[in-house]
Amino acid sequence: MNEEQTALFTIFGATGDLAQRKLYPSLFRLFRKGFIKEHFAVIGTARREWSDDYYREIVTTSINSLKPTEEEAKAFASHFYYQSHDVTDTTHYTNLKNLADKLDAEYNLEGNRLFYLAMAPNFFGTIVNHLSSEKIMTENGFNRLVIEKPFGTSYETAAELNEQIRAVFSEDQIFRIDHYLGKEMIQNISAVRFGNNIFESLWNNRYIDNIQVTLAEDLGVEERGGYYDKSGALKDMIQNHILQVVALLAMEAPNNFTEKEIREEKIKALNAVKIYNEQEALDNFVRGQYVANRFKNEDIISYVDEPNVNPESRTETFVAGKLEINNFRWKGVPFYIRTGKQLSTKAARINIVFKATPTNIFSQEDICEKLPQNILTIYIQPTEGFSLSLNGKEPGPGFEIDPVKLDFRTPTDVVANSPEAYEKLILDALQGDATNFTHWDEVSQSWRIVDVIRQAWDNDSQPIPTYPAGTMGPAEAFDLLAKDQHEWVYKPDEWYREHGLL
Ligand SMILES: NC(=O)C1=CN([C@@H]2O[C@H](COP(=O)(O)OP(=O)(O)OC[C@H]3O[C@@H](n4cnc5c(N)ncnc54)[C@H](OP(=O)(O)O)[C@@H]3O)[C@@H](O)[C@H]2O)C=CC1
Ligand SMILES: O=C1O[C@H](COP(=O)(O)O)[C@@H](O)[C@H](O)[C@H]1O
Repeated sequence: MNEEQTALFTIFGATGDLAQRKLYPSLFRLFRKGFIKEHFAVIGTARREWSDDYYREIVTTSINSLKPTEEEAKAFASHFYYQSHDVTDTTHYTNLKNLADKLDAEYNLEGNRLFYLAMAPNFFGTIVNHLSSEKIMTENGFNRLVIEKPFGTSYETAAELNEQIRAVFSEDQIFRIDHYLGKEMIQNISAVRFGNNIFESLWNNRYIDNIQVTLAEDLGVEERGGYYDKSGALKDMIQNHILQVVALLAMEAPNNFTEKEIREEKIKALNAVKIYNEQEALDNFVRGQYVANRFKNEDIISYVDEPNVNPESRTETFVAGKLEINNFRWKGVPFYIRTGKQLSTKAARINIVFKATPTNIFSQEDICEKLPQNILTIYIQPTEGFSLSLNGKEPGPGFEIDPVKLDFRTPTDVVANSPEAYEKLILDALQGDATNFTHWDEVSQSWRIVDVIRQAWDNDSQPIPTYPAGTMGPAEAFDLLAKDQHEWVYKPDEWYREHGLL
């Protein structure tokens, strides 16, 4: 039985893309499951002059793909109210307060308020100040602030933003979203590591050779060229999602699986990531930008020809890098990370490459010149599951080594029916569980790690490496691992090449 949560949601940026694509469908799923039922209401706010009725139509359209019955959709949408509001205009907060108080009484919301800032971060400071000064926060219930990424654009801007927010909300009231932390298989990293002694005992520099994290996308920047051109892959994906994944892979076992203890361990892991100087950053990180190519029988345009992108842009759409973690457990184990747009596939996965056996006893008999290393793969998306590659004997006469894979994939119907990341995170915020949100200490350390890389690239006048759209990045990304006698385990473009699509 799912326990009903009581709250008033105020969504700033209610007319925007995120609200319509993610937030309303996620709220609907929670409604369908009974986590929100009678005692909730949503105030959507943005500048557009919408009526409640029109807003409810938009909300209803946004949940169409979930195939609600007419009755369900109507019941759900009836909890939504729209307030036209420019967040920079103080007078409008009075209307917001009046509506909030009215709905609180009408729906019996016990003063519980969740403010969701689905807007550009430059407005966050103004909004939180007004929430406090105009007394929109309550004294009798909870007041929680959910904030979208990007949290700042550098350590300095993030610190400034944090100060503005912390002037009003305490750390335990702030829920900084990183939607990767809501993904099933990212949450599963801890289960795999700490629930299986065969892995946890080997989870260190004595047995692990290298770790690889790939978050690949097969689309370009689409309508977000304006934002992306100022951000680039380093700030868009590495500073947040990839460093969060690295923290979960690298952290020590928490004493207990609680919010506080997990966060403490993640912070310690991030603090152990080596902060490079500029030369080290250039040696250990590579960037790339996609250029036009024909892939899967389609012509893909160059990044610089995308709408709202500067035709002279040097923004990176691809990053690959090597992180070093300077602690007892990880010293000497490279963490290779990569992400990019317009790659050959949409896939996120982690490869844990174990060290080779101390000696290959099969090489002398010419059975197997090089024994494949064992690899644990965690499939994050689109397929979810794990596989472990092992070496066995090929069945039959003679003696040949046969690499085999123990492969578990979550059935597709289970994946399709499991909660979406935003749904889980909104529920966590409603329940006051910040485990899967990022603490300021994590955010700030992540900025320290990437700032120097950004700075090194900004000071580097070399042409930015390019890669044809539909491939797995520039040659430099492969050279980076080859320098260490390693290679990327995940090579999707080989498949496309073999099938004549590349
Ligand atoms: N879209 C996505 O997939 C993702 C988005 N995010 C983050 O979420 C946030 C929102 O993104 P997204 O929905 O894509 O952005 P949009 O540009 O689609 O939406 C921005 C919203 O802000 C409102 N707005 C802008 N200026 C004002 C103002 N002065 N006063 C009141 N409302 C205003 C707009 O409405 P109006 O014009 O009517 O005022 C609109 O509702 C951003 O921080 C983004 O980085 C994070 C991850 C993914
Ligand atoms: O935060 C972001 O993530 C998406 C990728 O998320 P996914 O869940 O589809 O893997 C990325 O496209 C976007 O640029 C970035 O802002």
